Amino acid sequence: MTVALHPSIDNGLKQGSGSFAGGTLACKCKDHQVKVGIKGDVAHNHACGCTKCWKPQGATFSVVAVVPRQNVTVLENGDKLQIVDPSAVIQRYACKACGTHMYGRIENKGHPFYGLDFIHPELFQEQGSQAPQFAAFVSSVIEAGVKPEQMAGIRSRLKEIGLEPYDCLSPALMDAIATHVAKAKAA
Ligand SMILES: N[C@@H](CCC(=O)N[C@@H](CS)C(=O)NCC(=O)O)C(=O)O
Ligand SMILES: [Zn+2]
Ligand SMILES: [Zn+2]
Repeated sequence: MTVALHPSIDNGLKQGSGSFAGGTLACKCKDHQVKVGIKGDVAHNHACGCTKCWKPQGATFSVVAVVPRQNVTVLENGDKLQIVDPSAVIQRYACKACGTHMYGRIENKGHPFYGLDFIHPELFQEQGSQAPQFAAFVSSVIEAGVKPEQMAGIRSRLKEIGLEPYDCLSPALMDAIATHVAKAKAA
């Protein structure tokens, strides 16, 4: 049996159209859904194995991407949103009724990713947004209950579908973070 990673990638990656103009994210409530409008395509889409990112029922990984924060607008039922953990770096706004995380925002202006919001592209009502590019925080799935002996199978399945597994972020993003830190130190 193949390892279940996440329903949107378990049958292979669906490539983005390359011209996704944006769309609407909807929570999983049957009525009075929280809806969030996103302008333009997402960037740095990836699978995340950390315990803080929202996953649909049964998934081992989250699928999460970023968009500029000015491209994110709560359209409907925003009164159902609450911050999951106000002390976290990423303040994740979740639907109080169904638990779906609608967007995550960084308020620390000194953070390397300040200005970018984190969203889950599977919640788009429209098709065509950027496909996942890599897998991050892969070892962290152990913290959520995966057995260490399952990790070889998980990493090889990620590679099989085209997602290089990393135990933090991708080298490109880690370099971007370090560059930001180096510049902040030099200033
Ligand atoms: N091993 C930890 C890693 C958590 C972590 O550092 N997550 C990353 C990727 S989403 C992060 O940037 N977290 C900031 C935050 O959650 O606010 C876990 O699984 O809980
Ligand atoms: Zn909901
Ligand atoms: Zn995460």
